[in-house]
Amino acid sequence: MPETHAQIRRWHLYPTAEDLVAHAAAAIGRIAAEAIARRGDFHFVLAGGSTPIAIYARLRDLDCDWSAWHIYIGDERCVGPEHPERNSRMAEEAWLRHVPIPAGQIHPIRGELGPARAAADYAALLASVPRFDLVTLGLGEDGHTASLFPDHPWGVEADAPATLAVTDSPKPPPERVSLSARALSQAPQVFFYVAGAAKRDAVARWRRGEGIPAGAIRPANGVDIWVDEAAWG
Ligand SMILES: O=C1O[C@H](COP(=O)(O)O)[C@@H](O)[C@H](O)[C@H]1O
Repeated sequence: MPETHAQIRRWHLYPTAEDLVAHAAAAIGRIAAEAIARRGDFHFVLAGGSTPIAIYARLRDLDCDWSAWHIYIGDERCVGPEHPERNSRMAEEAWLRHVPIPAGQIHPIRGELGPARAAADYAALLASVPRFDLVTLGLGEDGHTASLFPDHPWGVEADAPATLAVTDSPKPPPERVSLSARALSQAPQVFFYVAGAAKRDAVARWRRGEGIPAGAIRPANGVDIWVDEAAWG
C-alpha cells in the first residue's frame, strides 16, 4: 500500500522527447503483447494532458490484437465530451478512433456529470475491472499527477476510494475526477512520461524526495519514469 513502503523509482533518460516517445510506445506494445499472451486481455490506464499525445499517435501503428485491449483513464476534467480540454477526447483523436478496439472496451470518465457523480460512476465501473496491467501518468509543473494536486487529498490510505472528486484544482478546469493514489498504485507496471524544460523543477524536487503527488504512487514493483534531457536538467 502506498503509505507503507517507499517509492522505488527507475529513471529512463532519453536525449529528446522523440526518443522517449519511440521507446515508451514500444514498451507499451511489449507489455500488451505479454498480457494478451498470458491472460487473453490487456487493461491499460491512460495518462491525460499533452505529453502523451505523440505516444498515442505512435500506438496507431502497433501490430497487435486490438480486440483484447481495455482502456481506462487516470483522470478527467469535468467538461463535455467534445471539449478541447477533455482528456478522453485527446486520446480519441490521437489514437483510439484510428484503431479497432471495441467501443465497449473504452471506458472514459463521464466528466460531464460533474465531479461527484462522475467519480461515483467510475468507481462503480472500476469495481468490476479484474486488474490493471499498465498505468501511465504524467507530471505537472507543480508535481501533480493525474488530478492529484499539492495540498489536496491524494487517497493514499489503504481504504481510500478508487476515485476522488476534485472541485478546486489549482490548474484549470477546477472540477475534475482522479483515480486515487491507492488505485493508481495497483498495477504491476506504472510509467510516468515527463518531457520538456517546464518539468525540470518538478523532476528535481521528486529526485530530492520532496513530497510531491507523483511520489505518492507506490506500486509494489516501483515506477518507471521516462524522461527527456530537457526535463532532467
Ligand atoms: O491536467 C493534467 O496535467 C497532467 C500533466 O499534463 P501535461 O500536459 O503537462 O503532460 C496530466 O498528467 C493529467 O492527466 C492532466 O489532467
